[in-house]
Amino acid sequence: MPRRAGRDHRPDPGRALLAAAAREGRSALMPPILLGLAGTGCGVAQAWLLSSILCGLLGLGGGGWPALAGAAGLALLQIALGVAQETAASRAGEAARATLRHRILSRLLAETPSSRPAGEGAALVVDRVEAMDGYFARWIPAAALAVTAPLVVALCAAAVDTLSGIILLAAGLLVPIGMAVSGIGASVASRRQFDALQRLSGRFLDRMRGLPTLVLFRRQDAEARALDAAAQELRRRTMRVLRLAFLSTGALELVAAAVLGCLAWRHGILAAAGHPVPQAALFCLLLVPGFFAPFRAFSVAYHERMSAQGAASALAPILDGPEPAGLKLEEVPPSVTLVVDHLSHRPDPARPMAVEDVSFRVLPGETLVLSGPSGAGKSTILKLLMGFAAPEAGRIALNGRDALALLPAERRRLIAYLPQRPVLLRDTIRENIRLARPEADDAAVEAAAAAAQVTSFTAALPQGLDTLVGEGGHGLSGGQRLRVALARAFLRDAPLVLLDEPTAHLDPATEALVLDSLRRLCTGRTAVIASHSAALRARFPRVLELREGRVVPQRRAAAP
Ligand SMILES: Nc1ncnc2c1ncn2[C@@H]1O[C@H](COP(=O)(O)OP(=O)(O)OP(=O)(O)O)[C@@H](O)[C@H]1O
Repeated sequence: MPRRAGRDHRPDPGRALLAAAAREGRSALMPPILLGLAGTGCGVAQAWLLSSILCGLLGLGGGGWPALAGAAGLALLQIALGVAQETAASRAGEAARATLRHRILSRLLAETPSSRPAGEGAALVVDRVEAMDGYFARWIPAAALAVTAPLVVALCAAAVDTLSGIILLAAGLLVPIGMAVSGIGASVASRRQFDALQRLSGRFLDRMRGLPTLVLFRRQDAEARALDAAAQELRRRTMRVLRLAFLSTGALELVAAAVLGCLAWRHGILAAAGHPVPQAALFCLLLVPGFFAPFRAFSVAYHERMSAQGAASALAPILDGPEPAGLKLEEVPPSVTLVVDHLSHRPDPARPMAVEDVSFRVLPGETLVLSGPSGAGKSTILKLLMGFAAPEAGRIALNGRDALALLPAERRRLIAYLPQRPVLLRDTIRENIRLARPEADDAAVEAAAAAAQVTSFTAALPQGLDTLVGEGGHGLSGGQRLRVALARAFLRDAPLVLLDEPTAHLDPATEALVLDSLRRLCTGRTAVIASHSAALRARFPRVLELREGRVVPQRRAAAP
């Protein structure tokens, strides 16, 4: 049969991701399911013993102390199995989340650093992966038990009375149909609730970051009102999900009551004619709660599946994307010749080229300064060299080898890079520097700190290099943060040095000291420095002047 035009037959990537993760975590998911089935078996045996005790009390024979002791023992066993099932389910959820978090984090770290807002990355790794927990810890075991456990109960009922078994089986078939109908509405409502939650948390993070600016422009009240409106929208959507959840729970209770009625009617008729097996009547009635318990757990876990699917749809494009391809370095060479050949790049197709037909060559021991007005394309060239973006045209060669053929992470092994806005983590200054080379000992970190003039300000701090800095370098001035980041470049000890505005925010005296250090850093290495600084240009005379992304032809310009 021909396929209908325009219809996409590929499986939903979110569902495919969940299915693959469930297949991978199968061994962790089996224990909660088996423990749940064991619990159901206990319940059935308990119902049998209780029905026998009740028969004994009604003078119909059976029961007695052994049956009572057995029922009590089974009750205790059922509690123990329930606890073990919960523990195993939590472990399965934790294992699945840990695997997913690891995969998503390594993909995000392999991505271009500037391509995704930090808030979104954090939401993917934390919120969206957390939203998967219920899927593995509750939904999968509940779904497996909703199929198997009622079947076991119905077969046990059928063993003592065939028609009772058939009544239970018929009800068991009705429940999923009802759930599927209410589930369609719940699915849409839950997805919308999830989106609203994402919007609210994204907006909140953004506004918290910009709080000083909002206060400065007296926008805090307007923002509070906008956040309130977003929270109200979330509340409305949450209430809708809850309404639908209550509806499906109500439908389930109705079916349970109907089944109880049918069984009472069936055994009432049998009893009127002198029931052939009176214990069977009580046994079947006592089985009803156990029969519906897995459906209740399934219904409660249903929304977990919805949130997990929403989260999986957001994660799937990242995990399904192609693995970063490229060659690996055999070893880091001691020196690098950098050749940039007719390089062009347009970060945004709607805007003009940021870098156009730029060529230069830097030999080991040489330092090239990229100069030019703001927006000339200096930082873009450094980012292209770092592999944060692939150029639209042109070639970058390192020691004659095409740098673009190397894995971006491998290329960065050759490079010590200082970005324009370096990021400091919430840690000590010492550990912030050590980030550049985690295996470096304290002496190497201290030498790098001294070379970058970090020690000239840490000497006055009570805890020196062990002073704790806040998130984003809070507690240090702009120039101090820059020097800490510069110390990382010293510690990295790479053959290629790329520095973006290394003397920004420095007073002339400190700039002179840092320039001395830079001279030492660049000696014997291949260095490219983007800078506006006249003092820096005076120290490093080889300058490539850029304007609007192009090289400005000059009499004394560097030879390409
Ligand atoms: N991600 C991006 N998307 C769109 N345009 C961009 C992007 N990054 C840079 N640009 C544009 O490319 C041009 C060059 O920017 P770049 O940051 O390289 O300049 P720069 O010379 O380093 O400037 P500055 O000295 O102010 O840091 C600018 O016009 C900028 O607006």
